[in-house]
Amino acid sequence: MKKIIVLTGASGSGKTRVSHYLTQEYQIPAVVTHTTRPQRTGEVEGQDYYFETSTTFATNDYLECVSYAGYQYGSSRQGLLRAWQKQDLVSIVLDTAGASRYLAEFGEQVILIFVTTSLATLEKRLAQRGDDPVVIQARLQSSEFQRDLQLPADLRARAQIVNNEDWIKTSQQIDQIIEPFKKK
Ligand SMILES: Nc1ncnc2c1ncn2[C@@H]1O[C@H](COP(=O)(O)OP(=O)(O)OP(=O)(O)O)[C@@H](O)[C@H]1O
Ligand SMILES: Nc1nc2c(ncn2[C@@H]2O[C@H](COP(=O)(O)O)[C@@H](O)[C@H]2O)c(=O)[nH]1
Repeated sequence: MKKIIVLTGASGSGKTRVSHYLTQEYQIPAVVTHTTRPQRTGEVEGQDYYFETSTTFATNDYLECVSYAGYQYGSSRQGLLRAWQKQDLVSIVLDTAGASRYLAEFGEQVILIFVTTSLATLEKRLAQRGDDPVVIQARLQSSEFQRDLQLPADLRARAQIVNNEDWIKTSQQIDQIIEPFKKK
């Protein structure tokens, strides 16, 4: 059965780092999603995101799309199918609204991971990532960021919580979660 690891949690908690780890260690492809937010230094078109204008964003066929801190984000059916053509087990990074949508759509096919850290660590990491201080402040104050600090009630029964303060412990916990799904 095809499966999808949904990585969700607050901005800066480390979802993308976990997704990269899954690709490097386990060859688990990441679903590339679409956004209208400006490209960060080092981000690669078609690898980190498909970067869109408001006009081009509207032309895709989305499984779900959201507004997050003033920009649009969406995951397309095509993107998911493209990843599932490579491997039966893939991953995706989503805010908690997107994670709820995937759980409703794909049920038992979803392996749900909620990545968390303290607020102080989140703020520090967003700054270390090189995000613009004005953009960080707007993000920290956004209702979406505040919402994603806690695991929503509808995800609680299914989510495995990974506290990402210490990367060694995080990677060990991810290894344990992946173990039953590894190709023999
Ligand atoms: N355990 C860790 N220790 C130190 N730095 C970390 C750790 N995990 C992630 N980081 C760093 O913190 C920053 C934020 O991580 P990352 O981009 O993976 O978060 P994210 O949850 O995907 O954020 P967003 O939702 O905004 O895309 C990155 O610079 C990343 O390298
Ligand atoms: N529901 C969705 N959430 C998405 C998608 N792509 C990314 N995201 C989430 O947006 C925020 C902000 O991301 P950033 O890269 O600008 O820091 C973060 O929580 C991502 O997980 C998507 O297609 N759908």
